[in-house]
Amino acid sequence: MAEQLTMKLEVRHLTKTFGGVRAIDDVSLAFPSGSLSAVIGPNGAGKSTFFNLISGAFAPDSGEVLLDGEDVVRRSKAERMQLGIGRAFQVASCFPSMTVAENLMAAVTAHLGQWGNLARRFPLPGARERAREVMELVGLSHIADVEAAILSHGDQKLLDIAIALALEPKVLLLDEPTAGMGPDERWGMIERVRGLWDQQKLTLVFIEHDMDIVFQVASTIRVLCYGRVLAEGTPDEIRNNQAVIDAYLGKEEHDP
Ligand SMILES: Nc1ncnc2c1ncn2[C@@H]1O[C@H](COP(=O)(O)OP(=O)(O)OP(=O)(O)O)[C@@H](O)[C@H]1O
Repeated sequence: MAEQLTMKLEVRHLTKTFGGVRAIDDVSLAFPSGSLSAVIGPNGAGKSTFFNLISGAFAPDSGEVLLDGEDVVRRSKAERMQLGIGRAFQVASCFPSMTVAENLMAAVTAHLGQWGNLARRFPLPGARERAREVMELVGLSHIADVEAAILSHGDQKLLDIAIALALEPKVLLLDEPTAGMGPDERWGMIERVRGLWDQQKLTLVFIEHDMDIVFQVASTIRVLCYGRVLAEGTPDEIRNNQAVIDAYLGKEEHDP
């Protein structure tokens, strides 16, 4: 597999309003190259909007998104993907009627800027090889020829992550990788995510509501509340932060 160099991700004074709602309000955060960070916070805190601003799905009202110091805020979503920002979603976003392998080959082919080749009967050799590598990496090889529509929920989420990885991201954003899973499946998924981070040397940021997972897996945690950064620090610092306890951790239920 091609070597993946990590990149530092930074946002400065990022702001996004929807009508009267300041979904992200003057947020400045840095995610060091190769770090594994969680973004947490109550429902409606602005976490998904934050990811949408980084990936380019939304344009901010103001502020910067820097990839290794280069401001990409005026770049399109596709351009940011080419530059190395990958994203997987809360709800998996693959082509349901295509198999696991076909989904990955389509993603690679599109990434190579060769949409015209999607209709070819035989995919590009590079696409087939990359799809095979990524399936091995995430543990989907045994179901390469299964249609995405009939995969289990967990395997669909894995496929979504695999599609993001197929595009060789340097920064990977995972929006609730364990959403909708039972306790055992959650731990299996997050261990796999941690393994990928370790192996691929990615800068990985994940949104997660399960605090056991967050405190166990993340090396640094950023807490958003009402669109602002309430706190950032190590798991121990966040666990003992009174403002975070009052706004979030003190509540019994963190699942959306
Ligand atoms: N496309 C949109 N149009 C209008 N308002 C939006 C849009 N996206 C988000 N919002 C609003 O912005 C605020 C932040 O929402 P966001 O989904 O980013 O929060 P979140 O922290 O991801 O929440 P959750 O944990 O429930 O997924 C909310 O008040 C939400 O209603």
